Amino acid sequence: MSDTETTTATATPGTTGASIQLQQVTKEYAGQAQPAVDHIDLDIKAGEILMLVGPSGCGKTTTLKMINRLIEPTSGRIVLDGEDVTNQDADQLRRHIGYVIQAGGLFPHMTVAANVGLVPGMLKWDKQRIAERTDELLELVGLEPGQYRDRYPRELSGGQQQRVGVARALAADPPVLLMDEPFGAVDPITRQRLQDELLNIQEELGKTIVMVTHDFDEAVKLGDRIAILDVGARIVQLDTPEELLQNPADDFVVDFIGKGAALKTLDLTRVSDVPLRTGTTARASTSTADAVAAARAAGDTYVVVLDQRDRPLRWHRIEELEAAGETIGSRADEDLPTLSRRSTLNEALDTMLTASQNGVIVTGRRDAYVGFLTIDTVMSFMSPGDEAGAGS
Ligand SMILES: Nc1ncnc2c1ncn2[C@@H]1O[C@H](COP(=O)(O)OP(=O)(O)OP(=O)(O)O)[C@@H](O)[C@H]1O
Repeated sequence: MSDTETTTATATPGTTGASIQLQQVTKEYAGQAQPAVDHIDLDIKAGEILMLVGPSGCGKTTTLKMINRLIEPTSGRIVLDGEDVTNQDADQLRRHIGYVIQAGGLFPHMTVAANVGLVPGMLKWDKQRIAERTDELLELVGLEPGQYRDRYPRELSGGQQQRVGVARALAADPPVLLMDEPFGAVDPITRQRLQDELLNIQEELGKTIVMVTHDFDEAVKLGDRIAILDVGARIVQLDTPEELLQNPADDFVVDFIGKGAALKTLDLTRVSDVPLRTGTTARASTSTADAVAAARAAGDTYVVVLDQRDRPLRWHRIEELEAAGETIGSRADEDLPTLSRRSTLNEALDTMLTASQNGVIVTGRRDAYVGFLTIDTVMSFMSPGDEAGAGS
């Protein structure tokens, strides 16, 4: 009986990120009167998602790219997990830091698998290990490996390309992920899904993520903390989303947050933070009578029909189900209002209003059914009975 460690060879789950410190880091571009980044001090905690926001040209991208030295700092120190990497070989450093840009930044002449396997290849992993890792990552980002691994980037949608970009950045299991407006080029619905997936992945992997975004709502949704920068990457406020919204440091922050800060607090509550109802579920191809009896016994008026992998297909009133035949069909309702448990209450409300339904189905990992959320629950969070926190 060998008493080996419990972690397996693929030791990915539970990996934690590295801390990052920028100490008095400055970047002066030739021919520019002012430094693009002027003596920034930034302490990023291991395992957190830190969002960099601020007006155009304030130095967000320059700050980000100095962390993996795609841009060389003019002066200052960069410390990764306690180690000064300011003078470390930049190529070496970049293999330990995943980097994701808009539209994935994929190589167009390489297949999805070749793109994802790029860094492991450079690290001289053997072919079998690279292939296994590639499939594992495609699964993680929600792309069926058999269907997607041999495609070329042009054969993918924008959202799928972005997913491959995330998979590629994670390939060698780096402790740090830098993301520069990763979801800037996709439509709002796809963006919401990609954000939700990133949060799911982060829950599993615990990386340190630094992300640049133009979208303050995105910063509120994804960030453990948000740094609001002004010209020269001067940090105006660095705080949790809650603190920023409730106690903005000055007028610059107030202007930046914009109107509707009160409504944005609905962005702070996730579907997973509120009570969901499980309701009665039944699998397709099982007995209608059993499902109806179970719903009646539980006092439910609806039954949610699931496929073999627990993904929701549609929902039915009991009476509709009874009228539909002896066994439950496997048809999927394409208009079924569905959300991830990572979504915000704002998004939940939007989905219900768009679908003209007073409830929405909630899914978790790999799109499996978790429960449903009703509009009453959302409303109760919009006007809580107690006034706790209202006077701050
Ligand atoms: N290669 C370069 N040479 C000279 N100046 C540069 C260079 N790259 C960026 N700058 C300048 O440095 C400043 C910061 O640029 P940076 O791209 O970091 O800003 P940003 O906040 O990411 O902007 P945006 O939100 O518009 O992407 C800007 O004034 C920009 O014009």
